Amino acid sequence: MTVSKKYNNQELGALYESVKARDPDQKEFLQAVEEVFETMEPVFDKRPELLPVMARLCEPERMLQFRVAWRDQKGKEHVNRGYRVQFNSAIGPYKGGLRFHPTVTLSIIKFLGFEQIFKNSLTTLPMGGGKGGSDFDPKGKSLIEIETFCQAFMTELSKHIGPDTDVPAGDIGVSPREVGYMFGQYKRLKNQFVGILTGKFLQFGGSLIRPEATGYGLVYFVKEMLEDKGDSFEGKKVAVSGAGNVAIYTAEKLLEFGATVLTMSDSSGYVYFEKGITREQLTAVDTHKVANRGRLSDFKEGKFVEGERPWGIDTKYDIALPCATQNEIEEADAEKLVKAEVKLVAEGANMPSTSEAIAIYHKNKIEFGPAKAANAGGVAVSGLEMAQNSARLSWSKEEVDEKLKGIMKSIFNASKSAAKEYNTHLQGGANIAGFLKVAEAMLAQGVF
Ligand SMILES: NC(=O)C1=CN([C@@H]2O[C@H](COP(=O)(O)OP(=O)(O)OC[C@H]3O[C@@H](n4cnc5c(N)ncnc54)[C@H](O)[C@@H]3O)[C@@H](O)[C@H]2O)C=CC1
Ligand SMILES: O=C(O)CCC(=O)C(=O)O
Repeated sequence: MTVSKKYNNQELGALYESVKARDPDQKEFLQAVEEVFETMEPVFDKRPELLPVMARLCEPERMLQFRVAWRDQKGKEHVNRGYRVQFNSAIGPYKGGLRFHPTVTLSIIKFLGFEQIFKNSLTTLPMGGGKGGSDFDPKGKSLIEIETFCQAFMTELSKHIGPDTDVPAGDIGVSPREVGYMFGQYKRLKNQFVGILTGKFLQFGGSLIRPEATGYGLVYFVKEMLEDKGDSFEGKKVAVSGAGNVAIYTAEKLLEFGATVLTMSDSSGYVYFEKGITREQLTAVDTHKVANRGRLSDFKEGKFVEGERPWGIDTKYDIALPCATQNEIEEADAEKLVKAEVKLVAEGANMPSTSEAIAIYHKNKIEFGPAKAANAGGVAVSGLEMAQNSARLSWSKEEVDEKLKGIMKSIFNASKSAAKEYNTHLQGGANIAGFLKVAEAMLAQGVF
């Protein structure tokens, strides 16, 4: 038996080694598994019968990989790779977004799908875990090419999804526009108007507050973290990364709550707003990045710093909210957070902190809100969109926002109470609370 040195619990160490031996090259997936295992020793010490359940949970129920062939506007053929990993359906239909980005691999989709199992469980709603996407690069493509690609992608995906089977949504590179093209293609192929995707436009079954939900939910979660320590957002300086869906609505809610937002970023660098971004500037970033699909290097306001991440800004600040992509806070970045006297990190993006960075947060007593809990607001409102679609009605903005607030509060409370029971931090508590619900369901449903 090969046992990893990281674990005191020998069986858990052996399980990690066997997961690694199966897919030694899937480094992002292994990083996500390791992050969970490292926080869960107390659970398996107390309940060893759950170890075989974890072994099953690490292996997706089904993985689809398919060819997506399409023609550009000049008639040239292209071939991309499409994926859908249907990871776990113990507590509901597979649910999770689709990512269109050139860096997409099976390892990326598996890490995202694995995390989605725990996250969806925390939302309190009946959703299993899944994720999909393609290595298609939307950058520089015309609208017609994007529509053509989405139709080609859905032509295959439509054979494997359904409102009670698997309900995808957006992620990086997939906005309501792409969701709309895919929804139209599904309808054309199946002759059915059903809620097979969430994050739709309002006119055909989308939910109010879904576009805002991940960012708003993140800020509601941080509010819970602050209030738990008798603190608030008033006067807090916040560095935000990203300039897409999650980052924009995070910044919007932060301004509403009286915080100062110092930065926004993309892969070209970051913009530093020394006095804090104004509402007008935020609208301008949104138009420039989301509507016009521009780069921040061409943005006219604030101070642009090329090729850097925002964590090393030349000032002290209180909170860091990574909202762009995975592994955007590495060890050296985390050291910069310590130097800037940051007190709290909460993750809007999925797995934005490396394990070395997380170790630095814990060592320096930086409060840490992990992605599976902190960014669960998006998928939670997707769950509410599914409920509205099934009932064939739509709820008001206020109704959805109130439900979102309630869900983020309950995620915080569940994570905190598991952390207390197992004598660990909020990160561990979120993993444990998310896992236990799925594990009990898997036990009750028998081995398969
Ligand atoms: N949209 C949603 O509802 C949810 C998204 N997430 C996660 O949030 C993160 C952002 O997603 P969205 O805002 O939806 O995507 P998006 O496509 O709207 O925006 C992504 C942003 O990240 C930036 N970015 C991408 N790669 C980068 C890199 N290598 N370096 C620096 N910046 C980079 C892009 O320029 C863009 O500003 C992702 O990790 C995603 O998985 C998590 C939960 C739900
Ligand atoms: O709304 C959804 O189903 C997708 C959300 C998602 O992909 C995520 O939480 O990372």
